[in-house]
Amino acid sequence: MPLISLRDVSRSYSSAEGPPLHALRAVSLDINEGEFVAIVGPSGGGKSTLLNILGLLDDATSGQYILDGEIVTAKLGTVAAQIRAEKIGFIFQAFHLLERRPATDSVELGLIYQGVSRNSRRIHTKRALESVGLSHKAGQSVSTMSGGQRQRIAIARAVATDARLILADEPTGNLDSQSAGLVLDELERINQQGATVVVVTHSPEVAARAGRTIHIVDGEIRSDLPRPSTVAVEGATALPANTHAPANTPTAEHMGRADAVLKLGRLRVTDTFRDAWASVMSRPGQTVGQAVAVAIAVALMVTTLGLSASASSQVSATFDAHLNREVSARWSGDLAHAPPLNQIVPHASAVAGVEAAAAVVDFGAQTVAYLAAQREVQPHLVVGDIEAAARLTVVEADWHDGELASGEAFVGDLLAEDLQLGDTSRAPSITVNGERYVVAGIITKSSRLPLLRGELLVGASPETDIRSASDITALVLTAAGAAPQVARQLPISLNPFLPERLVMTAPTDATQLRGQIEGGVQTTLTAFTLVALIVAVAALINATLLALNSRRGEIGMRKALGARDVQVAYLVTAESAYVGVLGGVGGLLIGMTAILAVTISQHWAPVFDLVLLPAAILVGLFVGACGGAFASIRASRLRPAENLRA
Ligand SMILES: Nc1ncnc2c1ncn2[C@@H]1O[C@H](COP(=O)(O)OP(=O)(O)OP(=O)(O)O)[C@@H](O)[C@H]1O
Repeated sequence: MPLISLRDVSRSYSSAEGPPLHALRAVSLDINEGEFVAIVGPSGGGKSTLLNILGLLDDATSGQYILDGEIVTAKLGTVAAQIRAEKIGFIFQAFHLLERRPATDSVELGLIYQGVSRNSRRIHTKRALESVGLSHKAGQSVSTMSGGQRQRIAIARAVATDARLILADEPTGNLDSQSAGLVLDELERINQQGATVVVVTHSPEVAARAGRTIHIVDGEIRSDLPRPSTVAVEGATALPANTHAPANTPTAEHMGRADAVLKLGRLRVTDTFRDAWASVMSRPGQTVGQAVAVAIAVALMVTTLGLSASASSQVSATFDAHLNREVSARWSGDLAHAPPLNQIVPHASAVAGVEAAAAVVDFGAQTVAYLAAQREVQPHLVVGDIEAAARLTVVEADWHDGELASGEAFVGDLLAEDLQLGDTSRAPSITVNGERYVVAGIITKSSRLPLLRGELLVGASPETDIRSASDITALVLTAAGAAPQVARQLPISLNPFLPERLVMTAPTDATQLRGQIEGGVQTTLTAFTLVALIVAVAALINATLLALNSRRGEIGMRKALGARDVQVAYLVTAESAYVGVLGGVGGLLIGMTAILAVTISQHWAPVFDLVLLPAAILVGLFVGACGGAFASIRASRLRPAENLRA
């Protein structure tokens, strides 16, 4: 039974412009185990097409291919991959080695796809490298080897798996004559050890070494001849096709090793990850470029999430410090059961959470005079700690300290200028509706009662009758976070009988507001993060697809060596995942640095959430896997025949 039988095999390619192109036309052919066959012919004759069909890299349009007694076809997918892994070795003009990786990585690739254990792989790889005389180059990067050495590494890869059928497409096409001679010696040796060798070649030297030469023109076999010397010795003319005896019988050694093969298809996860890591590291430029895309996204994520925590706490702190602490109650002097002036501050201070309290009483605009100057302004009668309660900045006269006493006044700086008060250390006296007050300080800042800078505060005697006042206000500064509770208690404390008649000003919705602001900050930044992640995934998809383009030959070779579609997809996904994790770690560092820089420059307390550490790595992994998904699908679908062409 021949090892290979083709029956009326045709292969045509459809073309958009014209009629289909018939690369092979009804080719019938038998090749026996152990033969050394050269396929020759003019360019475009169909030699590579034939070789691709023999190697299950491409499928015939019609006809039948019987390999080792079984009808086979490239369309069998996983089964074809398994047959390739088990029975076929490939050698190409373009070598298709794993660039920038040690020779052993390329040689053991086929064994990996056969599912051979690591120890066993080491033994087979060593033996294969010895057989091509390159065991001393095992650890050297294939990219630093000569063309002849590279092709011998490719031969070592083809023989390492004990392939019974070696298919070589122009194996000496890129080599000088000396290297070509060495490669031919190797092919001959493999053949003598029992492997069937089929070589596509333009070289007469190569054809001369083969035991049989098939001449293909325009997709048809024009002649099928044994080696001329053989013909001469045997006195025969051209033998009809398909009648050749094996040039060599398989040796016991070859058969023994072939039998040792191997539980196919159980590619170990660890092998995929080791291979992916080596692959990623062999392309540092691309890897860094892709990792930077992920790093930018993760950095944005870490920065925005980190800063949102810092910013939110900053907003909350600001709220607590300024707005949430201010409560006031206002009523008019004629309100029944309202407290007298001397009771307002004690009643307000009695409420839990009140830190400072003052009462401000207004009687309407009055005439304020200093020397010759007169102004109609609103004086506010005050008892209690008005500086603290109203958050005033007062430049006090050097002789004055503490609360405003009866007969003293704090004058707003704008009014003071207007009245040309001059230096307060001289204790200037002003009159308010004819009553005399000593100026004890100038109000320079008043954020709670901004109009005060054009008005004045006068110290009231606690006995002052305030029942005719237009407005009485209890101003209170609370402890942080106590404002809502103080706002509930203060009117009851001030006027237990009619608390509802007091007009309260308090940040009653402060908690809600704080939540809203925090939520707003988070939502905005989260949206920003999501957009950044989408951009990163898109960038990575683009980068991995571009990178894949430059690796088509390598992927084709992996498939030729028996890698299944899904295994190729896993490899590319694992590579992208590595890139993603690298990017995640890089992004984490960049993001942390950015948070530190912003918080230091803004005098914020940085908030580092420890969750960001695993989150950054996981997000990197996720971005990497998503970014690599397209490329892995594309890679798994690459057709080896088209991508192995040099
Ligand atoms: N994927 C394809 N799509 C369309 N046409 C193709 C494809 N592959 C090969 N062909 C065509 O099929 C014909 C045979 O190609 P093939 O590569 O088998 O020739 P060859 O004898 O190996 O040529 P060479 O010696 O130059 O490598 C050519 O005309 C080629 O253009």
